[in-house]
Parts: sequence; structure tokens; C-alpha cells
Amino acid sequence: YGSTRPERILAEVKRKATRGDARSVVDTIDQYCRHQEWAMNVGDEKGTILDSIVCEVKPRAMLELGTYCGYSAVRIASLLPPNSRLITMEFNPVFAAIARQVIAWAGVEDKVVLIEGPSGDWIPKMKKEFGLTSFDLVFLDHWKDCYLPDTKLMEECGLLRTGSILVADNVICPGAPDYLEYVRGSPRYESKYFRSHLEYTRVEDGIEKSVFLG
Ligand SMILES: CCCNc1ncnc2c1ncn2[C@@H]1O[C@H](/C=C/CNC(=O)c2cc(-c3ccc(F)cc3)cc(O)c2O)[C@@H](O)[C@H]1O
Ligand SMILES: [Mg+2]
Repeated sequence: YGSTRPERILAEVKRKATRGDARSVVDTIDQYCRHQEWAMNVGDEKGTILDSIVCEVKPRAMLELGTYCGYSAVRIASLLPPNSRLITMEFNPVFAAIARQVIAWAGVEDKVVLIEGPSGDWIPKMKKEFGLTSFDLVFLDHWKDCYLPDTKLMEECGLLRTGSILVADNVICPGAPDYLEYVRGSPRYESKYFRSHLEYTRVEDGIEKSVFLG
């Protein structure tokens, strides 16, 4: 019977990565997706840009939209200061189940809360459910046509404060043109483009970092 790509990625992590070593899980997935089969992880090149922003911001409360196999959740969690939390949302139960195991194998489950469900349903509930005031940092890596509506929803739900930072993957490939136009055109954001490449390829892609000004 045919396994799914996320199942094959999890199998590779269990075969090759050292249990409890987040870095080895990240490197194992990068090796596999570069040399065996491509997958839509943020990857090593753009991942380094994401790492530098996480280290600069040192978020107490961070949100990720689109967990997929948990690659970026593990990458981010390994950099979080003590008693900081990454909340990551994934609405595909198959992907969520794989991601939970990847996160556990990496030994970062005490820093990551994986919510199974669509962002549109959960964003309005975040404050109450998690006793949150706002997010210091948000990583957008889910459906590209949902970046803008979800950003507006986070604004409306008061989940962004002056200085909150949005980091969006794939603003060139596959692209999120309406989102880019919004954050670059709005006086409420200070936006910056970090040029890079689509994970594991030479195709141009990039990450947009946008500071919410309130
Ligand atoms: C209700 C829809 C919006 N809300 C949502 N709430 C929670 N999880 C959501 C989600 N949308 C999507 N997801 C999940 O995020 C993930 C989706 C990510 C979409 N990403 C891409 O399409 C993507 C695609 C590429 C890509 C680039 C070039 C190419 F030729 C082919 C693919 C590269 C990337 O880095 C990407 O991130 C899945 O796990 C999905 O189940
Ligand atoms: Mg992506």
C-alpha cells in the first residue's frame, strides 16, 4: 500500500534523526527533501532567515499557521527561550498526527501546542482558550490565499499589538500578492522582503517580515 509523503518523512526522521535532538530532525528532513523527494517545508535557506528573526524577537507567545509535517515548528521551538510557547495550527488530521510525532521525536513537545482545526475558527478563540493578550511573532505558511484574510482576522481579534511581527513564507513562489500589497501598502505595517529561494531549489522565493505599528 502506498504511504503518504508526510508518512515517509516521519519514517526517515525515526530512522535517521537522534531522538531528543531537534537539530538532527531538521537536518534529516532537509537531507531527505533535498535528495529523495521534495516537500513544502520552509527549508534550510529560508529557515536560516526565520531563525534569525526568532532569535532577534525572542517571542514569549508565537503562532504558526500551517504545521504540515512540523519541520518549522521544531526549528522554531528549538530556539525559543524557556517558558515561551509556539501555538501551531493544522487543519488536516493526517498531517497533524504526523507533526505531533515529529515534534515529539525532536523533544520539543513542551514548547509546542498543536491545534487541529482551521485558522478561521480558532483565531477568534485564541485569547480565551489560551489566556493570551497578543502574539509577539506570527509565521504564516498555510494556504497562500488565506494569509490576508487571517491577518485581518488577527487584527480584528486584537491578537496583534504595536511591535508584533508577521513573517510570511512564499511571498514570491507560489506567491501571496494580495497579502504583499496589503502589508507593503498599509500605514499600519513596516514591511521588509528577504530574498531567498524556494526550498531545496534555485527558484526565487522570499520571506516578508512585517511589523504591526498599531
Ligand atoms: C481553512 C484554510 C486556512 N486555514 C488553515 N488552518 C490550518 N491549517 C491550514 C490552513 N490552510 C492550510 N493549512 C495547512 O497548512 C499546510 C498548507 C500549506 C500550503 N503551502 C503551500 O502551498 C506551499 C507551496 C509551495 C510550492 C512552491 C512551488 C511549487 F511548485 C509547489 C509548491 C511551497 C511552500 O513553501 C508552501 O508553503 C497544510 O498542512 C494544510 O493542511
Ligand atoms: Mg511555505
